[in-house]
Amino acid sequence: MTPSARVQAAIEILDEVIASVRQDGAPADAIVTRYFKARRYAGSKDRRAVRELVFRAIRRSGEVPASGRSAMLGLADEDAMLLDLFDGSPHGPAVREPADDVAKPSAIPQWVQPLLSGHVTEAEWPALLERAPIDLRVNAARASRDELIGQFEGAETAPHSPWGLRLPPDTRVDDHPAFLQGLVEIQDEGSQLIALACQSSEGARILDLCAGAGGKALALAAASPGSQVIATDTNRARLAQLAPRAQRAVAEIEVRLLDGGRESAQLAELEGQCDIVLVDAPCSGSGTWRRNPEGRWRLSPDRLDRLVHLQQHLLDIAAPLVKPGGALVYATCSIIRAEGTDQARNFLGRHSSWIVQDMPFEGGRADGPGRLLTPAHDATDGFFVARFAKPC
Ligand SMILES: C[S@@+](CC[C@H](N)C(=O)[O-])C[C@H]1O[C@@H](n2cnc3c(N)ncnc32)[C@H](O)[C@@H]1O
Repeated sequence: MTPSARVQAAIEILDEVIASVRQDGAPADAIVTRYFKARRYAGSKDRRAVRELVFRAIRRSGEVPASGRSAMLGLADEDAMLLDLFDGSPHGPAVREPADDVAKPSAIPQWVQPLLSGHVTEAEWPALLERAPIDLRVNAARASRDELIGQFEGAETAPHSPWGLRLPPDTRVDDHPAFLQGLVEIQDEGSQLIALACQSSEGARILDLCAGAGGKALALAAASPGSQVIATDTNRARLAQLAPRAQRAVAEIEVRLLDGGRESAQLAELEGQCDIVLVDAPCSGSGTWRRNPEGRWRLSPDRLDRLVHLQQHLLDIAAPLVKPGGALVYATCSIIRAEGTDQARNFLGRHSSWIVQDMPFEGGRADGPGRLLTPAHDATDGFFVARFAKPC
């Protein structure tokens, strides 16, 4: 492909991504893969270059651009070499015209800006979109960080998690022997700190109510090998990813699929029985936009509203399952107040006898009854986390 043809390909892919966002369809990554499946003539360098252009354009626009061309022209107006490629050549994009619509640069969708936690001032916005490092969690049940750090080029210890190693962005890990042997998992340091906030201990019964593919359940099992970890979720496909991961990690985790609407009935025998219930609730993902910048285009006020209601519902399912003296840990990978500090305050409003507990780690800043981690302040994904102890 010529350099101009690559730009045209990026424009076509962005058009598909924009249409997909409007219909709540496939994510950008899947669209890039599909695009090239139908164009076998494109080599691996072409694919990489086009993918890079697509994601640069997505990162640059907080709002959904009018079109792929408008998104790419936004990039080109800041990059003279790219603008030269709008040359009207046979497979390239048409020459830039004064009447062309050009997407404006922005980090955060305008409607979201007033909803952010007070800690996330405009000075922090660029970090929300910077490329994230690759963090590893050492499987503490089977290896130590000191043993493994030398096995990964460029690895440093992560600042806050005792299990964390940090590698440069785009480091490939999934074919590394330590990964294949289950000695490390890929996990952002922020997620590791959520597991740390649970302070699991030997013999404890821990319920990970929204376990998904089990990232935090695996961290909990590794942190306290003698504990009983139960992982539940309503999403069969996500939960199905847990078993092979647990096998690789040599971790014992009990997995249960829940039916949405029947969770409390299905978990009735755990009422008052859990030392820890982790509610790692579905959320806007606004703390992970640096990994998934397209998430900004997929969030809407309606969707946020539905998520906030679901988070409240999950907290109310979780509370009766905690035993007296046990704790509920609430977390979202969000920097939006309604999903963090407001949600935690409202929980305390409904459960006034519960006691707020501090976190067993240094990172983050106090945010109402919880703690907020942000990329700019903590070099982690953005997370809100709060811990509530149930009175005895
Ligand atoms: C933020 S993700 C969890 C990520 C996971 N804990 C991890 O560390 O990889 C939220 C999860 O909540 C699940 N979920 C949504 N509604 C639920 C419900 N009613 N009961 C349990 N899980 C639910 C979603 O399927 C999703 O997997």
